[in-house]
Amino acid sequence: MGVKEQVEILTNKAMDGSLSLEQALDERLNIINCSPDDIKRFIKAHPPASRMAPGIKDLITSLQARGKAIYLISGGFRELTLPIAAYLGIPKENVFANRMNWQWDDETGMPTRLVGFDMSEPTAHNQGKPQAIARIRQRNPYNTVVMIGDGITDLEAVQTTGGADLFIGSGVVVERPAVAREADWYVYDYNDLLRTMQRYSVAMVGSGAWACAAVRMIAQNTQVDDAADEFVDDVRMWVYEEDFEGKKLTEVINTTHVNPKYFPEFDLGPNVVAVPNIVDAVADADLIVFCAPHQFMHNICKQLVGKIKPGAMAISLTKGMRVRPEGPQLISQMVRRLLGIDCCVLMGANIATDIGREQLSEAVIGYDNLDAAQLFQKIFQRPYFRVSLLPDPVGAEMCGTLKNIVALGAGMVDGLGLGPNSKAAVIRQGLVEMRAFSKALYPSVRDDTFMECCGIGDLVATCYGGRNRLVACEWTKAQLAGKPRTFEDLEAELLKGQKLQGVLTSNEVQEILKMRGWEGQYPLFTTVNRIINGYLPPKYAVDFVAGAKYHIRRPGTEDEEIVPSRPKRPAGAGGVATASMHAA
Ligand SMILES: NC(=O)C1=CN([C@@H]2O[C@H](COP(=O)(O)OP(=O)(O)OC[C@H]3O[C@@H](n4cnc5c(N)ncnc54)[C@H](O)[C@@H]3O)[C@@H](O)[C@H]2O)C=CC1
Ligand SMILES: O=C(CO)COP(=O)(O)O
Repeated sequence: MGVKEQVEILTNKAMDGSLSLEQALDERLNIINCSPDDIKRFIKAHPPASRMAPGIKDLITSLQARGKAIYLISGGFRELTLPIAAYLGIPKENVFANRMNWQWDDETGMPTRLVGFDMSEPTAHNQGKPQAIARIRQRNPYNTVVMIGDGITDLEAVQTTGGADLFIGSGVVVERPAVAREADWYVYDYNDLLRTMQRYSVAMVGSGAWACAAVRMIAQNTQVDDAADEFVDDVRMWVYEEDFEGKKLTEVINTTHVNPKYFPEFDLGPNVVAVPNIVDAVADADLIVFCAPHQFMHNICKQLVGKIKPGAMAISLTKGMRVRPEGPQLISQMVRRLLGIDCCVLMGANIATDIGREQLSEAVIGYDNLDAAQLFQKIFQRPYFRVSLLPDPVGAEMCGTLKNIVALGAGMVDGLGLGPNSKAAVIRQGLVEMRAFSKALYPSVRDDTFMECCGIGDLVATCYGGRNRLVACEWTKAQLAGKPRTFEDLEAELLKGQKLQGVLTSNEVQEILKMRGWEGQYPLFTTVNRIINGYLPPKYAVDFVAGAKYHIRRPGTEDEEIVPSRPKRPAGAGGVATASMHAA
């Protein structure tokens, strides 16, 4: 009988429990009697790939992609187990196996002859596997440990206090009746385990430009079918139903895979399914992405109360906030409050059409719950869309919200025909006020967040290429030309159904500034607000310090009136600030 057969017999005896592990090891030592070179030759002749049970590598890859830690506990030898672990992507610190003790050559310092085994390894003894698991549990606070194996010593893992919580017996290579009888679950094909693992279903709530650019990336990611695939291919997208050229917009999207009204240039992908009923769109979703203009979000959330799958997680891409008598509320806070689910945010310099064109863009996921953030990162991350994780969700969302006010100021600078120096002054002051205001409302907000793509990055992108900038620019030009137009009118004409966030946000933020008596501390925010509400002419966009020095008087009427803070100086005509007031 050859060495292989003799070792196999011993291994089987240890695995079916008829020989103690210590005895089996001793006998194996006598049979193997190998040198380091013999081991190298064996590994070369039998590379790990040739020794794998079918389906095990895919199963491990898939579990790791779900964030599960994988350990390899073997009654075999470390020298032979480590190459297998490397092939399976299991870190060597997660391997428990017997260590060989070698005789060392005094001259060369090299190992020469096998002389025994390190009996301090848990795997050198019976009950070694539950002991190894107990060690793992001491070092890591795992809730659940599952043992998968085909031997009695694997089954022991679940029969001993402190060991595994569940044992899945494997008959993939060899079926051992005693193991099959006792296992919590017995499989003959690792793909059975793979198939029963949960896959996450994703829903998008919103169908505007950014919602479409985002769902396109998500659909590209969910469509990938490989061992690590964690997501259901189809992504359901709630579409605020409307007619488009005589047809329902949802029907057009489902037949052409394009949203011709809000994102006309781009194919969303065959796996995006437009759904007109919001409850149907999210009912089965594990991951819910909110991306609707902020003014609609309260009504959206109210419709979803009690309709969300238990355990679902959310992320908000919406930029904006809500102001209630009891104080401000960020959109993610509203989702959390009304729906009772975790909600991260994704914020960055993310102009939708540029992302549709697959130009490099960066975003952060601001999170409280790291597991949720990592899952969302997987559905957004693309080669052209770099997503990093930021443990400051409030800071990130405040940045995304407030930069829209600054972008209005930047648009005014453009409308005034001024150059980059003036715009830089507005951007710089805007960043200062964004940070100060965020920290004043939420002291936990981090300074560094403003240096991220959700801070300075988004601010620059929006002040140069955003819709708020565009509409404010045209609004300013119309004012200067003496043919004033309203923001609503320009929004409808220029954006064709897309929504501005900056004007509403400016009014919402100003309400807070007024309530708290902070207007003077935020000269740019205050001046922009006064300009868009017709109290100051657009030129104050670059003279915001002076613009904020006017204070508001309510002379017994509902109407606000701006007057210079130093009343003795001459004021311009009427209650509306003019160039002469600026001299005050
Ligand atoms: N467009 C962009 O480049 C970016 C937008 N964002 C933010 O994403 C959020 C969503 O913006 P977009 O997707 O661009 O939308 P959008 O402004 O392009 O389109 C407006 C959307 O609102 C929907 N709508 C109209 N009336 C509604 C109602 N009564 N109830 C519910 N929905 C209604 C429309 O159907 C449409 O889907 C906003 O907060 C925006 O600031 C963030 C980054 C980039
Ligand atoms: O938030 C944006 C880019 O990140 C888009 O801003 P606008 O709404 O001004 O286009």
